[in-house]
Amino acid sequence: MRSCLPLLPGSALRKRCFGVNKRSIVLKRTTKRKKVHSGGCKERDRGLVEKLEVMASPTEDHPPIGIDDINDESKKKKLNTDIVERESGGGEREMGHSIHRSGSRPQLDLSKAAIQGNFEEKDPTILLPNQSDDISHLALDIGGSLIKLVYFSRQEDRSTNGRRKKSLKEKFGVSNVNRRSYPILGGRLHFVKFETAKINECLDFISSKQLHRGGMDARHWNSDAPNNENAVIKATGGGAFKFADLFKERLGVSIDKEDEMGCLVSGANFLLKAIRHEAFTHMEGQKEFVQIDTNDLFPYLLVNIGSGVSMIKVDGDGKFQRVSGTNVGGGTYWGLGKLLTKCKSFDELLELSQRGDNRTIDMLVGDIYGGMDYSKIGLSASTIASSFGKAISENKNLEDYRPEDISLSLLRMISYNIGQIAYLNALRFGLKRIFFGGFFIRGHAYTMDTISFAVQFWSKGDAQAMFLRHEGFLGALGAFMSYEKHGLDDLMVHHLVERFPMGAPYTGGKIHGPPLGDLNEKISWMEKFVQKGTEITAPVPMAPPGTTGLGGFEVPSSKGDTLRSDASNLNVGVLHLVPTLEVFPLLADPKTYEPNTIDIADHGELEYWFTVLSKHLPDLVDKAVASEGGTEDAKRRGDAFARAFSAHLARLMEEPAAYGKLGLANLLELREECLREFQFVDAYRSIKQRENEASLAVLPDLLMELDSMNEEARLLALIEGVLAANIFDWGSRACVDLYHKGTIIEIYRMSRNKMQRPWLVDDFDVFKERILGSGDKQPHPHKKALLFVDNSGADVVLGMLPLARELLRRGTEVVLVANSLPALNDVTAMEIPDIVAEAAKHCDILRRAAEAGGLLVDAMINATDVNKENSSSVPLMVVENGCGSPCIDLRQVSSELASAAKNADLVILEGMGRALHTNYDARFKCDALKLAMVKNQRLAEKLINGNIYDCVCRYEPSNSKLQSSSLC
Ligand SMILES: CC(C)(COP(=O)(O)O)[C@@H](O)C(=O)NCCC(=O)O
Ligand SMILES: [Mn+2]
Repeated sequence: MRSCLPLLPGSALRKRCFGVNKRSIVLKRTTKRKKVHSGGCKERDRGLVEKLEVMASPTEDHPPIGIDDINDESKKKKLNTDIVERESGGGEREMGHSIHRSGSRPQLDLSKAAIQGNFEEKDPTILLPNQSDDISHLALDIGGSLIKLVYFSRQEDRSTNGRRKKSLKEKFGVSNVNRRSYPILGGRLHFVKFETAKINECLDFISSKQLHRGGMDARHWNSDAPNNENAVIKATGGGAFKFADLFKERLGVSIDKEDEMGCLVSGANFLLKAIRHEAFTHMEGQKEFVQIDTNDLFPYLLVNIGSGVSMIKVDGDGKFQRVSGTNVGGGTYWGLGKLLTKCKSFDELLELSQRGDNRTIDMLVGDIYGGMDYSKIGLSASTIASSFGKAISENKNLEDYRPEDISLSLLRMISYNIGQIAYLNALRFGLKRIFFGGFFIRGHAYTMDTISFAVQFWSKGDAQAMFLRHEGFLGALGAFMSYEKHGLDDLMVHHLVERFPMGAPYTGGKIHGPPLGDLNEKISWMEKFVQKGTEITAPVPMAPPGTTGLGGFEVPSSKGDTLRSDASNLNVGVLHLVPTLEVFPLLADPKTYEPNTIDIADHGELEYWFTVLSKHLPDLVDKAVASEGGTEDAKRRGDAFARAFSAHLARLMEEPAAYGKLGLANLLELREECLREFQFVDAYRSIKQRENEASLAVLPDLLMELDSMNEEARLLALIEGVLAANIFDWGSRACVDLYHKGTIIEIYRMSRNKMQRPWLVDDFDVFKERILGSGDKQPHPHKKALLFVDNSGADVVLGMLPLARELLRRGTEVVLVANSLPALNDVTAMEIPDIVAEAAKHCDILRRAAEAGGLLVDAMINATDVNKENSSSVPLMVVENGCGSPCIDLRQVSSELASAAKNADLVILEGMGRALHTNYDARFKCDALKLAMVKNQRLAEKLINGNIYDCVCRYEPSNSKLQSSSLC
């Protein structure tokens, strides 16, 4: 018999999605709910396989929905038209803007959100008092050679359309209403610098961004100062005195001078406490990030190397003492260097040193000992015995020495001396940690190596020098922290997300032109950026191992002549402050938790992923451009995106630690962030829609088939279903190639057919026992399960939803956890309620649970009978995870997820990104099930000693040390 299942009819549901918090999504039915069979799905008389066959066979009325369709140009055009029409027809475009445009994680600060006006109104206004736009606040550190500027931007008070039937607080007990009387404000901290000599450029920048109109008075940054009268900017450094009149004259603002030392200390304390991996060691060319235990931070020695050097013993917040210093610092290097080499800038001098050989000037131990080591006291022949000492015995003039050699000799002399004095001071006060900061260092590998060598040499390996990524901004940050009541001092590591936007007028701190007004300017900047690409991105080569080994300062070896000495320019991004992020409370040990499974600090690994991502790029650009209608504007943006992302990748290949500690999850997220930077809201939108529709069309039959099985067979079929449907992954090259070979349903069926156990990691039996019980052991249902869902289409519809249904039927409350922002073809929290509503049309279990969970609103408003009916159902709910990436870092999740997790006793992580690339080794306080199909050959080999398309079903009961029964 050949018949055809109906394709999904136009949705009878009126879509209304508001805000990022999916608990606020309510779907209102406009048609009467169809009565369905209680306790199960509508009876049908065909077997699933038969139905799937039918679905896969094209008929005139119902052509198959093939994944290839998306690759077909003519159909692509049609899809694009559909999108444009849909967008212009409704409020979705607006929604897209408010939710997806910005690059940070959760885009809305919902704290103290309140509905304005009538609850029953169609689109009541939600007031977000803590959400504001481009209100900026600024602090400066005006030094002798550089002006460091830290400014904060947030979004303007704005009302957003939305509807919230029940507040988060009611549902999960979430309270974003802060304990303090003044809330931490969500926004971004930017780090920028200018040459002091070009102070007018700095003033222009402040003025064009209106940073001086941030509504500050002398003490409180959040006071409402509508005009500039009495406006005050906090500043530190000598220039705060020197240029006060100029600021008044040009900007009409007064400078409130803050103590330099105090600022350095509070800046350093803030960074060390609030930013993960802010500190790092640098030895023999290798950067290693250090995680400082904030409970064991004090006391430490802070060495700030500016023109001169200050050594400060820091005992706590606001508790410090300048214990030493030296007048031989950055100014000495620059001053002497300028006289001796005729260099025009500090950076030029530093750059020269890269090509220098100090042996022509410095007197080495070997020069004294006839080429021999002085081994008795541990000095190798190459150790510098006397800086510039060789010059005395040679009959040469200054012109006879190469400027490169002079610069290197000077750099070593000064760095070595500072390292030594710092160590002696640490010893004097018994301090374990020494942090070096200040713009002398400017991320220069060789300078850091030299200082590190000195500390290590004199301490005989007991002490290590540490450096700070935001080294140059300590003072400016400290001045910023001195505004009262911004609440930033309460920020914790998990509230901050660092981003590296491209296409801004500056890259990580260095201004390359006037601030950009709009996206268009950003794109043209990107085009220019690429023309000048090598010049801007070329990093300082790291010294290869061995250049400054213990026992001697060898010659720095450089990778080439196009060196840029101010590498630090690219080393800090924009700090996104997201006060709503929290640590996932079910992590067994958040302190030791590391999200990434594969370490891409390994160069081979990084190279592999670099190649993979580069190869994906053209295809992704095509999809992104198509998703925005294929217009000229979209093409230009697509081009800029490709350039920006490639530039990031190239930068990371050159210096993997350039942006801090890097894992594969960060690389994958970077791609999504770059897309968002160029306003690609959802590149896979049409693909996701098509796959959802195709899958929803066969869902009733799948459910019916499942219902006909005994519970043991059904549980197995459900897990098989999740694994099989995880094949729909548009981020995997191999899978995308597969999609050309058949329709969604054909591929799904093929994948299911290959699901034979045992899987390569197969803990199914233990999981089954926990769910179904065994022998006399009665099953004891979980109370609440968090299901971290992955892809749209078959993955969520035919995989995770039926599994959720099974748990619901067993009395387990289910929370579907999905992305806040799109990433590849991942389903977002915003999209799930529609999917559930459609599925619920054919399934009572899902319908009642969705109603109980507030996903279908009419039942909650008026139908008392339904309420009664629902009282027997555990709820099905949806929360966003706080991410816009295919992976998840559980140290930074949305507050809704953190709240929803509190009484959960089962976590199910699904997909390669969430369960393998990240969290494969994560341990939880509750039972955890990790399900994924491995869709990458290299990962399969590395992780499970298997092959592409092998599957992982890893079950870890909460209080058991049970190991996965892996076949590898
Ligand atoms: C980006 C992904 C992690 C998404 O996988 P998912 O979480 O959807 O299972 C995955 O597609 C991936 O690792 N791709 C690697 C590139 C490739 O194999 O082509
Ligand atoms: Mn995915």
